[in-house]
Amino acid sequence: MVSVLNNVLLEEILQQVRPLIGQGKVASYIPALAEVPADRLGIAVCMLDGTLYQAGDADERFSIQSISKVLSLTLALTRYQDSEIWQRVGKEPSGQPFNSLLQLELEQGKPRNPFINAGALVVCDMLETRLTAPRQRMLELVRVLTQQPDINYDRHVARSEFDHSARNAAIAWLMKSFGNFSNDVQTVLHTYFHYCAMTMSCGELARCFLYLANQGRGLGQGEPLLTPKQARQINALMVTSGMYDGAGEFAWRVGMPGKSGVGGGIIAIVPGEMSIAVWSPELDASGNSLAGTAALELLADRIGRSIF
Ligand SMILES: NC(=O)CC[C@H](N)C(=O)O
Repeated sequence: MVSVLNNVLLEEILQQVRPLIGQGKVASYIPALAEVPADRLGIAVCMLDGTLYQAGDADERFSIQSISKVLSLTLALTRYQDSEIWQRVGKEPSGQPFNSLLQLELEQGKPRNPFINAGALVVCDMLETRLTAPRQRMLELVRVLTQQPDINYDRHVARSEFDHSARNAAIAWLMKSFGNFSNDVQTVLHTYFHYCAMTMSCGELARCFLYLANQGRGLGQGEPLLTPKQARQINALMVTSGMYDGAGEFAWRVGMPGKSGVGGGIIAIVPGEMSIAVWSPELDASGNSLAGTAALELLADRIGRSIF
């Protein structure tokens, strides 16, 4: 039987998945992320009219990490012709870990999609070219979408990423060797790490990404951020590539466009209805939140929603 969506249902879902805490691993390759308590668990759902349901630690901010890759692509779509973007980055699932260099060498420095590190770095390179202040511009966008003027970067996390940036730097330099990277590598890494180090709560994330459920129109925005077609295309990319090499499993279990980050957050979209955010810092082998995925699976079952 299909349940009514409300705070009580979300609370029940969290209770059911809480025993999974302890079975995953908090990301430790970015030391600052390993400092986050592993028992945090939150969920928030934002309906098209802005109504917000939430439970658990849904008001606590955390590092959004790769969820920011959706926002950087969104910004790029507002500054570039679609064709300019897709000649530098592909639209295919990678089937590889998010920070892999393997395909990049085989495929002449063109990343498979904008949601793996290589693809997001190319997108950040493009933003560096056309925006005078890409870090400030991102904050402005997110503050408008969430209506929270104090959203910011966690400089401690950004610093920690910068201090352990060998792999991302290698990815950027490899792309430069193929002519697919225009700006100074350090400068672009700096922007990329700041984007990843943005902190938001589940409630803020659910509100922020409502534009993907609402044909490109953000909460309380007069002008749409994206066209309905662009919003649909981002959702498609999230289905095929939002969860890296776990995309197939996520489509199977949850059945919604989703995007994860190694901070333990996941956003998921039910087009035309709602945007969802979950947070639990422990990750599965693909780097996706373990209890977060389970919570989304339960929610999809309980409210009877899936895009398939
Ligand atoms: N999957 C992720 O969230 C990875 C983001 C992380 N900042 C990195 O570049 O490795």
